[in-house]
Amino acid sequence: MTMEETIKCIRPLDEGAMEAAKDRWDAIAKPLHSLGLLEDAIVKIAGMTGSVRVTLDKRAVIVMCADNGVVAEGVTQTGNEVTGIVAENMTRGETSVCQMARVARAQVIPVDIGVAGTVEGPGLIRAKVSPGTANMARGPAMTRAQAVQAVETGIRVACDCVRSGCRILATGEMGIGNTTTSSALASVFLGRPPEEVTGRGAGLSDAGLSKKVAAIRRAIAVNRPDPADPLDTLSKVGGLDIAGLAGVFLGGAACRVPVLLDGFISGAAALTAARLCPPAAGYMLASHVSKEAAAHWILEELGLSPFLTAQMCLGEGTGAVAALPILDMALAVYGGMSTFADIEMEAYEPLSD
Ligand SMILES: O=C(O)c1ccc[n+]([C@@H]2O[C@H](COP(=O)([O-])O)[C@@H](O)[C@H]2O)c1
Ligand SMILES: Cc1cc2nc[nH]c2cc1C
Repeated sequence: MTMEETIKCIRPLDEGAMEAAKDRWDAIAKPLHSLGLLEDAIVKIAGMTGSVRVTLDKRAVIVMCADNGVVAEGVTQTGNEVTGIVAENMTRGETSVCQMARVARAQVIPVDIGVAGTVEGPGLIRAKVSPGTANMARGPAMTRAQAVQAVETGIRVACDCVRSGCRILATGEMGIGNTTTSSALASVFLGRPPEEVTGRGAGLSDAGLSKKVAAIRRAIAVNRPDPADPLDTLSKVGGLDIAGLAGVFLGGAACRVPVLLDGFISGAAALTAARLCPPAAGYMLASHVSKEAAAHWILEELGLSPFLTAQMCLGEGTGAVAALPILDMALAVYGGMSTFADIEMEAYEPLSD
């Protein structure tokens, strides 16, 4: 499906199914709304699928891997060869997210959407749009056509996962330099100055942080991205990894399944998707709030509340995968608990003051 067709398919949440799910929670023998955000998440998922019966048994984490030309500005602690090495390790089950996904029973799907070098390995989706992006501090990171191709790749991968039975998608990425592009997108979309939305990424020194802020300032000055045109902004100061993930958010929404955000980069992609298609935010669930400076502003802008505040900033989808066992526990209560009627007790009435 094209990006435009996908956007047209995305529907608002089903209010009736949400009411029914809320009634189910309120009937369960426990204090009202005492599982807080866990209850809200299940109600939202019922609204996505249009059914009070919620199952999340098959799940995948889609990891978009790409290089970012802005690394040439000295904005990262490590070289961009790390992107390809970690991407290849994904195919062998040898990264942090692979270890966590085993616990959470999620399939890891690595996608080469724009790694500079050659990546090989079992299960890798080969969908290289270009071998990395151009340096956004000197001109546009990519063309509009490349951004659309990457978004459509994400849509295709998400819809293929749903077709093969996935009922929830987690988002992840691997791309040295992608906190710089994420900060640039956050600066443009949130209307905040670069220094407010820029952090240390994968462990940057003080000197590196100043260079990073300067590079973002230059990228915005040189390219003049239009915040009212999300594709213009994405193509000029974004990346192929972020564009691919924006596509995963759109594809998941079109297929009516929940899509879990991970950290700052995944959040920047979610914000891009929501600017392309506001109803897509209805299909997003936050997992954690990354330690990276602007992550909480992105969540606020999207109207999402995270389950975890754990000072994580690893990326790869680690935070998104960490939310899966929490959702499993919520579902165990939602589906397995006795109701007030079952235990012959009157429904819980909160005390009024
Ligand atoms: O997810 C996050 O919030 C997050 C925050 C900082 C760093 N990362 C990971 O680190 C890499 C980007 O860091 P950097 O400094 O190279 O821009 C990229 O591969 C991400 O997966 C991820
Ligand atoms: C080793 C390494 C692994 C990563 N995973 C996500 N970002 C990363 C950055 C580095 C440097």
